[in-house]
Amino acid sequence: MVKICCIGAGYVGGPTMAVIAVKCPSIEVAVVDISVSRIQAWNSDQLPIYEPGLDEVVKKCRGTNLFFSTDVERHVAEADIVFVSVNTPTKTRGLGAGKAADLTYWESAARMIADVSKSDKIVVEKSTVPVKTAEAIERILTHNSKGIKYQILSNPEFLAEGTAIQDLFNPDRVLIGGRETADGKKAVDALKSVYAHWVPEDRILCTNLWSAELSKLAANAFLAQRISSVNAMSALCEATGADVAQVAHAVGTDSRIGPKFLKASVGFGGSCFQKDILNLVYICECNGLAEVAGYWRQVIKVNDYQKSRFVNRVVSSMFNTVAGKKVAILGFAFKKDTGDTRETAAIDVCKGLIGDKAHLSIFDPQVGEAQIQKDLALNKFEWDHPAHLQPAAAGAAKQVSVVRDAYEAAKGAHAVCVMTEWEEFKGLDYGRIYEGMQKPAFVFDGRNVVDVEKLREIGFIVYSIGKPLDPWLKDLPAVA
Ligand SMILES: NC(=O)C1=CN([C@@H]2O[C@H](COP(=O)(O)OP(=O)(O)OC[C@H]3O[C@@H](n4cnc5c(N)ncnc54)[C@H](O)[C@@H]3O)[C@@H](O)[C@H]2O)C=CC1
Ligand SMILES: O=C(O)[C@H]1O[C@H](OP(=O)(O)OP(=O)(O)OC[C@H]2O[C@@H](n3ccc(=O)[nH]c3=O)[C@H](O)[C@@H]2O)[C@H](O)[C@@H](O)[C@@H]1O
Repeated sequence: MVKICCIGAGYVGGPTMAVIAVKCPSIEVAVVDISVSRIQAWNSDQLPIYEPGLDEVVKKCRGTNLFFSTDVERHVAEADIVFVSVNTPTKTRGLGAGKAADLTYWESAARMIADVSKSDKIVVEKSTVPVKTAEAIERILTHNSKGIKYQILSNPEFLAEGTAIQDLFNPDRVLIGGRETADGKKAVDALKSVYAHWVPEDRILCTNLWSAELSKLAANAFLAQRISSVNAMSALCEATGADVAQVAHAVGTDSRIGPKFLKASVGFGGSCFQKDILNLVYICECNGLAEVAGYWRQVIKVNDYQKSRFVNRVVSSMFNTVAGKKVAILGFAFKKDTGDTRETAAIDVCKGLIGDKAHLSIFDPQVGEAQIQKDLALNKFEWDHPAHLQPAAAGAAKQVSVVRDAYEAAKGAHAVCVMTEWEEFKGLDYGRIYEGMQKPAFVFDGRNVVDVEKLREIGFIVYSIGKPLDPWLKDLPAVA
């Protein structure tokens, strides 16, 4: 029986391995992690991550051919194929701080593999890593090899949170990069035969190592670039009276451009887009490609601009101050259908409003108080480390309360800000919300989910990203 071990039981390691296990009953899959609480949760009824369809997949094979364990060394030693899916955060100190990928966790995983292995292994990069990382990993493994042979493969993951299970069941493509030697090709074939259990062969792309590593960074950069492009247009729409949804539709019906990923928003979030683009920028700089670095850096700058533009719209609309005013924040996750808050635009918006002394009342259907308080207390890039190694959060912010529903959040508030496009926010009784609010009552929709006309009829002053401005906002000076 082929044995697979995955180091890192996170958003990628957990779902990916669960799908491999469910699709390949002949393979034994162990997912291991240094975080005891994470592994306990994977072995319980309350999985550590919320992902539609995940519970069902895990229940089908856990205890049969899928195991979650903290016995990292034993499972690595026994495996034929070792996936590494550990954190690759942005460095916060030293060379490349604020841009370069911190490969501490990757390096320690590689050293541990070298220490405990007693048989030949295929080591698979599942984490997103800088191009050329495989070379560094190869060096660590071969310098400590004790005669054991390793083949390094790059097999980046393209799943998106909220749709992870459907993305894994039916991927656009699976990408495998390997050395172009006989042993390299054999390793690529071995991994290909795992995916071939359910992925059509023409969707399994095989490339050299560096193309696979770079393609992952490139794909995320292209995706994020589309969002920054439409978000840049949203600012121009507000200035001119165009409607960004109409512009995006008109642009996206060109078959060369396509309709997906053109939704204007308060800014993209999630654990990877910013980190991966910063990583790309750093690699370009290290290769003397300043113009290319500048091009991609602009994607992040526009995203930061979009978030601060939103905060400025809120504050300037409300007589240039939100000090002491209650503002309801609907949604905190970085997108709907996930409880993940990593790099969510809501963090920067909330911090901006708190900076202007607002009192926030936050509701998200999947995110609890402890997580929100922690997110608002952590500094940039501090979140992307194993849970037990994160800095202890400071005490709860006094200006922030986390409540159990949208109506409670909005009661007595001066404004409502929609930060996540949860379906339930579309169907709220906005008449009831209006009744309970201070007047004038404002809605700032960072996701274009509310029915602007209906809300204006109720009496709200409404700001919606990239939409023709409410007369109230039109007369205010433009904000940047
Ligand atoms: N979250 C996502 O949707 C996607 C993430 N990725 C990439 O996958 C990688 C992992 O991301 P996530 O799963 O989101 O992170 P995560 O933080 O959810 O999971 C990483 C896990 O690795 C564990 N870990 C760290 N060092 C370890 C070690 N030496 N030994 C054992 N366990 C260790 C941590 O405790 C943690 O549970 C990152 O490189 C990320 O860029 C790629 C595609 C999608
Ligand atoms: O490497 C990764 O981590 C993953 O990053 C993204 O997946 P994810 O971050 O989970 O979610 P997305 O659906 O890409 O959304 C990212 C952010 O962009 C925002 N977004 C997305 C699409 C859009 O049109 N407009 C927009 O503002 C979302 O609300 C969210 O905040 C990619 O879509 C995945 O292919 C990739 O594997």
